[in-house]
Amino acid sequence: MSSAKAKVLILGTGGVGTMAAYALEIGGKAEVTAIMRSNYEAVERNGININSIDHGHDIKGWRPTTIRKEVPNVVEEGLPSFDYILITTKNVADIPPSVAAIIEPAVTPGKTSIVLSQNGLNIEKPLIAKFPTNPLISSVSMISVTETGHGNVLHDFPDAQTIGPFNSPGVSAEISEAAARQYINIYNACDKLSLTYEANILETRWRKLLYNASFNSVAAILRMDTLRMRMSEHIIDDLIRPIMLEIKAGAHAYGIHLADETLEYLIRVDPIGAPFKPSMCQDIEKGNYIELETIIGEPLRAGEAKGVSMPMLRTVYGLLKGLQLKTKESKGLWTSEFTESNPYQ
Ligand SMILES: NC(=O)C1=CN([C@@H]2O[C@H](COP(=O)(O)OP(=O)(O)OC[C@H]3O[C@@H](n4cnc5c(N)ncnc54)[C@H](OP(=O)(O)O)[C@@H]3O)[C@@H](O)[C@H]2O)C=CC1
Ligand SMILES: CC(C)(CO)C(=O)C(=O)O
Repeated sequence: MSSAKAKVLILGTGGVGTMAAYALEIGGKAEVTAIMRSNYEAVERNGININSIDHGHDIKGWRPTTIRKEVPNVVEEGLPSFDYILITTKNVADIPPSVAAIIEPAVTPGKTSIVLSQNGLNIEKPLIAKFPTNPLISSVSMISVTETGHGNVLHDFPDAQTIGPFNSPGVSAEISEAAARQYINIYNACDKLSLTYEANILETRWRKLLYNASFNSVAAILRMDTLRMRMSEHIIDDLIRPIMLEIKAGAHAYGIHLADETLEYLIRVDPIGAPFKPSMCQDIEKGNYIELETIIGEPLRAGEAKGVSMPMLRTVYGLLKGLQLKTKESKGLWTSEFTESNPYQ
């Protein structure tokens, strides 16, 4: 890449996507094209108001260089290639269209690096299949950020990410590593954030699942913040810790050791005095789809494939699938009728 600004396309400019766009632009090493959906009109009219623990509490009417409603077709529009495409949508793998299909017109084979800043396991698989010559980068984020209304973003836990290359058979390890390191360089050009390079991204992803598979799921089912869960005690003892122990066992089957101290730390990690609802709970409350396959389904399938018993995860998966079906029905994606193969009619 030359000394010109890196061209970055961001798909999904909600909480995480907005903070990424902001950091990338103020660092001065990137020019962002942000794809927006329901917030497009509001942002086009008034820009984005950001209250950020990292960047300042009173940012008003900010806009990235370019905002668009649709992903550009770089060939048909004669646009320069994107250096990076950053995916910050919720990963709802069970709801079409796929991310791979959405970004395809903007991907230059063999050139554009694709960064997945999303929770969950095996999220890279469909992208490796569709873009076998493009470097794929994993970002596991510990930020807490919410789009509280269209064009209003509250960012109240610092942006800390662990970043490294996904293993993609058609791309050399050197190229993938260089793309990941360069991404960190341009993202943290503002020098305010905590971005760490980590080669073993599988371990990072399983470790993050300790929190997301347990707290996100139970919070979504109970519609409860994590502080109230801890106050009730039995929710931790009967639900959260047993789920974490199954994730630990699943990770162990793949050679990853997650220490008991990590579980105990994560159980108490959210600050007292600030009730917090994890993203899956916020999604349920907004009537949005939830990330059930990547946060629960994939670790469950991965663990069971290795013979790990995961009764808690299986139960949670069943409950969340029921909730997802209700959301699908409310959005017209599912009709309440028996299919021919259904044995319960
Ligand atoms: N928020 C957080 O604190 C954290 C989130 N994460 C992870 O980061 C990822 C992003 O989460 P988050 O930022 O909270 O998600 P948000 O729900 O805040 O934002 C997602 C954005 O993607 C948009 N979007 C979805 N599909 C499309 C599409 N086809 N075209 C254009 N825009 C689209 C949504 O638009 P619309 O509003 O129209 O649906 C929304 O603006 C998730 O995997 C999450 O688990 C990880 C750590 C912390
Ligand atoms: C808990 C948190 C905010 C950690 O970054 C998260 O991953 C989520 O809400 O999904």
